[in-house]
Amino acid sequence: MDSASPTALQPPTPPLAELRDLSVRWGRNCVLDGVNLTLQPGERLVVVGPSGAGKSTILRLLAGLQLPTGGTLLLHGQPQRYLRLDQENPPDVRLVFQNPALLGSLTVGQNVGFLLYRYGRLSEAEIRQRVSHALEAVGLGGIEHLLPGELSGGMQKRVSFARALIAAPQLGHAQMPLLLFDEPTAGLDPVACTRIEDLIVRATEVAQASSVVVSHVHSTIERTGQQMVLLYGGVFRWAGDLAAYRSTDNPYVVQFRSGSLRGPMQPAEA
Ligand SMILES: Nc1ncnc2c1ncn2[C@@H]1O[C@H](COP(=O)(O)OP(=O)(O)OP(=O)(O)O)[C@@H](O)[C@H]1O
Repeated sequence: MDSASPTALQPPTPPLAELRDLSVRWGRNCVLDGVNLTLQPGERLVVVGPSGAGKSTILRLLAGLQLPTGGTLLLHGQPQRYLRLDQENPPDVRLVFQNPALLGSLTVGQNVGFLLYRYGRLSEAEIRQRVSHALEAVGLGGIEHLLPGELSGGMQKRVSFARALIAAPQLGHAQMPLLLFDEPTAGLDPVACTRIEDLIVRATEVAQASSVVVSHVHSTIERTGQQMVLLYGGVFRWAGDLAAYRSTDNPYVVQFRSGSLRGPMQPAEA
């Protein structure tokens, strides 16, 4: 690029997340073997691959719950060298667990506003308003007073989404959040799946975030993915957008789409 051109004066926005030659090893088990990946601001990425391929490992790295054994992870252009709890100015990364992980003795409102109550910088009225907006965004307005045990599993999941819509008050910066969803539709009926899939898209928009979804569920892949990667044997075997995923004849994707026992992904190699 011409360094004297006007556009060269604007610092480019870095990718929200970047994996550079990233590796994770557990003893001799190489779970990620020098993978590269870029997530742009506002993008929704779906990571697919068979069991044990390392999909949750990618989420744990992004969430700062684990460090790579090689290579670099950058968030907002900043190399991540410490676990999240040890970082002074951590990036805004919100992990929605497979299990909703709500505190059973607290009301729905107290669960959704947990961090706001804990850090105590806002008035009670302000917290109630934010909690109410977050619950309305997931279609559960007016249930603040209920206990999690009074809700169905699907509703509890939606409450955990509402919690992810609330920015942690201890984070002083205004960077785009990263939402991580680990198997968000596992074990749900098809209608509940659709509701959660719509919520993933909506939550990403409402939080003005990027998101990474790990899923085996075809409807979830189809309805939430913009970009996709297929992980197997420690490396990404395929990457592309949703339209390309539907039509590619890449043998890994073909086998994953069809669920066939025949193909390059075999248990002995996993
Ligand atoms: N604490 C650990 N110690 C040793 N090996 C581990 C540890 N955590 C994960 N692994 C290994 O890392 C590999 C990837 O695990 P990971 O949970 O990321 O896979 P996955 O693709 O999310 O699988 P699934 O779809 O079944 O959840 C597995 O082979 C697993 O045994």
